[in-house]
Amino acid sequence: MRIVGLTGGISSGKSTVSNLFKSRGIPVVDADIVARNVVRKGTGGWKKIKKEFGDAILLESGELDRARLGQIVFSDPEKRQLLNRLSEPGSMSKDKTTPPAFDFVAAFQTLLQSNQQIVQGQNELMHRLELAEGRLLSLEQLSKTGERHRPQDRATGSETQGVPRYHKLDFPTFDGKEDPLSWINRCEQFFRGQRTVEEEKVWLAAYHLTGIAQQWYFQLERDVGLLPWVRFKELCHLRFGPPVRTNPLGELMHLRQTDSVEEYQERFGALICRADSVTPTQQMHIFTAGLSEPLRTDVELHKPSDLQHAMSLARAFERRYRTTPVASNLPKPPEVLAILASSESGPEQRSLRRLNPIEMAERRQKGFLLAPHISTGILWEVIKLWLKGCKVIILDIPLLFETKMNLWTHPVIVVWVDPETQIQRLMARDGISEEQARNRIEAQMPLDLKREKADLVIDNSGSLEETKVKFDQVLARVNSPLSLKERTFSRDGVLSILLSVVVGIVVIKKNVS
Ligand SMILES: CC(C)(COP(=O)(O)OP(=O)(O)OC[C@H]1O[C@@H](n2cnc3c(N)ncnc32)[C@H](O)[C@@H]1O)[C@@H](O)C(=O)NCCC(=O)NCCS
Ligand SMILES: Nc1ncnc2c1ncn2[C@@H]1O[C@H](COP(=O)(O)OP(=O)(O)OP(=O)(O)O)[C@@H](O)[C@H]1O
Repeated sequence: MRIVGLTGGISSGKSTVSNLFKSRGIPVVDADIVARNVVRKGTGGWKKIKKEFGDAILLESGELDRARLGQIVFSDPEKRQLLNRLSEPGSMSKDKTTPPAFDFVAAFQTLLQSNQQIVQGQNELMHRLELAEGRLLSLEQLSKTGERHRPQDRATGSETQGVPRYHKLDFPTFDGKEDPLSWINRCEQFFRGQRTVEEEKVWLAAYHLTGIAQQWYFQLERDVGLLPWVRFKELCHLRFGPPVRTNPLGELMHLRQTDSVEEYQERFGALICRADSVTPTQQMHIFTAGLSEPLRTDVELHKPSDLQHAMSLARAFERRYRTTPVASNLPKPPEVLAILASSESGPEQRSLRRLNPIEMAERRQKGFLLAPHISTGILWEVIKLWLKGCKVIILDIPLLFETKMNLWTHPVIVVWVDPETQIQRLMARDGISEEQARNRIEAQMPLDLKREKADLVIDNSGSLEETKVKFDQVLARVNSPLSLKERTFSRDGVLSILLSVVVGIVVIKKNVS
């Protein structure tokens, strides 16, 4: 069975798209509906919410006043976290009316991890066999020729002394948690140093992927087969790199120091790598222009010779301001005040730095723990559809990524909409103010980040007719023939495996007797 994930931002058009799926006969499990059922009057979830938020969030009928609760939790992050936490296993355990829910998400994730470990183990075994083979080959060559022969290293194409050369070097690993730019640069250094042949590059790099990056490549190879190194790099940048930059030079020109020099240097460095046409002198000028005052003037007065010089001057002046308050009658600009404040307020404050969008999203999503009973509810819906023999189903889960439920699903479709349209539609649909709409949007992982993580994207910024055209393209992918794994895990696949096992046992028993 193929379990397709459907997600997006609030009011981006998930229900609109899921209705299109339903109209084409594909069943949809709607997490919002499941979530509503687990807080119906009298349920364990309802009691817990009532206890924490009081009777003010109940209607006269005793049912939850969802609009009221929505107002509270979407305007107060702490209250929202409280609501999300209400669903954690510990928080429900004292509630005798609700049977403790089995955490299927955790169980499923453990299963996935074991699978990954097996694949990793297999890769490692293959790698060791290759190394052993390389050694045997070279020993054979030595014994045959009696001289120090240098066989071609299988993996790198380089000349080695007996053992493949890459065995001695540390090939960098990549876990998908940061921009892959520097990892890819290091891989290329390795390839150059080892004169690795083209067809071995992806194999070597992929072998050194771990965590979600390894999982990404596993799926990629399964879906599109082996790739050339150039394509692998492109896809790796698209998947793990910062949002696609159509105008890196423009972004560079607008970059400003808002925190420490070190943090500004990091952002500058990430952008400069992608802006190819900037000369070294221009780099130095652009960097200096983006510094906050008075650092900018100080650095300019020292006429730095190049970018490295400008960076080191900026750090030196920043250090001086940290230790000696600015000796000037001019009002201190907020950036410098922030720097000074951070130096005055204890070590833990000083180590604070601006989080990048991914870190911010990760921090935000820490609060999201999809209720075990919501996930159990979703799982039951999936089981029912599986028992019916459905081949393809859609899981419409607004917080799919935040709750890591995307591990269950493939492909993941993100319904994207441009920010302005999203706000307008949300205000119109729910009759709320712009501020309330923004609060709701900010309660979730940024939609652009979700789009980055998607396998398929439906841009719903235009008319419904335009969305339907895009939907049809996505539908073709969703309805493509099932892979072997998907067929195996379908009801019919499992039944035929069971049948083969039973027949096998009967035949063996007969033969034995
Ligand atoms: C806060 C509540 C009462 C508001 O109810 P309301 O009927 O106004 O909205 P509804 O449930 O239809 O949700 C609308 C959208 O809000 C967003 N949303 C819902 N809960 C959350 C949340 N905890 N954090 C961020 N966004 C959320 C989703 O995009 C959802 O599609 C309700 O959303 C709720 O109980 N949420 C907690 C349960 C949950 O996490 N649901 C999401 C399932 S994945
Ligand atoms: N292409 C479109 N053109 C015009 N209006 C649209 C379009 N797509 C959706 N809408 C409207 O935008 C609003 C939000 O759409 P929808 O309810 O499908 O979003 P959603 O992602 O399911 O929202 P939620 O996260 O709250 O569940 C609805 O009022 C819907 O009618």
